[in-house]
Amino acid sequence: MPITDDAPTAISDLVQRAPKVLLHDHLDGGLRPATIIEIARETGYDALPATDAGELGAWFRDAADSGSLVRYLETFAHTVAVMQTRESLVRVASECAQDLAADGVVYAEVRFAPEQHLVGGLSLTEVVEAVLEGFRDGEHAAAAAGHRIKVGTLVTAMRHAANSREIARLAVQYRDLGVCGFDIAGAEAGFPPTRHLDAFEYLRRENAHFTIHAGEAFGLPSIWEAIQWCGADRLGHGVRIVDDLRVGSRPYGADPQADAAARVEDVTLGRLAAYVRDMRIPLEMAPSSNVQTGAAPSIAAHPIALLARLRFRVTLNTDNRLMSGTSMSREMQLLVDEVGWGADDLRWVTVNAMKSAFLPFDQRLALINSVIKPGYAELV
Ligand SMILES: O=c1[nH]cnc2c1ncn2[C@@H]1O[C@H](CO)[C@@H](O)[C@H]1O
Ligand SMILES: [Zn+2]
Repeated sequence: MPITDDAPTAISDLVQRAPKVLLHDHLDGGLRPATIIEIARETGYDALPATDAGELGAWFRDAADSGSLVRYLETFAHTVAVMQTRESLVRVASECAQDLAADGVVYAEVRFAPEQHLVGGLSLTEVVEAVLEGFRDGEHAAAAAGHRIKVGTLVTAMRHAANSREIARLAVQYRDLGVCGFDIAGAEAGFPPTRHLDAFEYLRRENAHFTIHAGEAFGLPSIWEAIQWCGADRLGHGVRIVDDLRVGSRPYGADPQADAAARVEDVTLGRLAAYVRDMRIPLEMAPSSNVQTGAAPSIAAHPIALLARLRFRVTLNTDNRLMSGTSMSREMQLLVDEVGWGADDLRWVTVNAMKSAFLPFDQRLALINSVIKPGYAELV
């Protein structure tokens, strides 16, 4: 039986119209199935598991729905395979910006790992430049269609590899040209963030921003290293921070459904959780992805709602729209339907995300005051 429900989620008018901010979305996790099929045909990639767009989309959702991050990540072989030429990178990035804009996203930071796109002979800088060009192209196309969006780029280093210092240098090289930060991703267990300490130390010396995938497939030690050794500005997912909570006299998770619904007064925070909350460290949470990889038991029992009630700096994200068959609207709607979120909660996570963006402070404030707040005021 699949872990997640395949039935299409009906998106309400309110959710559809709500302005959205997305900090955690993978470029290679958000391709249109039809585009994958077209590029595969053009470039001679013949290992796709399906050649019908509907079937291919369903294949990604099912294959990623495994309860294991490692198996979830195996599905990326097919998207990365069709992102090896300049034209395909420009196209995929442009479509990404347009798809997000059509979903009501007004600001997004989209990440990808340049080192995974060198098979066709491109250099790291050519890969980054193609993606940046695609985002600019997509922003213009979206504006022409009546949707205003700004897309920033995060460059990711793969945590099992040994390129992080070079990728960090790329982030600094392109910091004024559209790259707003750095990330590490890939299998978490066995690959602690401190393996890449030199990259993070370099970025801090350069006054650059970075986030770290931590607390998804591995628990508190990973989060602790990401923050206290590496100095991460934000946490990718960070869901396992609940391992540092107690509900009444028991550790969180003894009864996941009941604990997710716990009253704030019954919860106590350990020192790491308290640090994360006190320092307003943003949590880039992605409920559907977390259910697929086994980081959370279900949407209804996802820790996001409790962490929001406890006033952690929670943000809502898609992670991989293709693998989860999702969108920002769908993630919002799931929380409306399954944990009773309303317009105020959606506005709160949206403002949280904008506050947490790797964008200059004055531009964040401008988007909050001139786009997000007026957009929500119009909804209610
Ligand atoms: O949720 C996740 N956790 C860890 N790694 C991920 C996740 N989603 C995607 N990637 C990894 O990030 C690479 C660059 O975008 C992807 O190729 C995938 O391997
Ligand atoms: Zn991710």
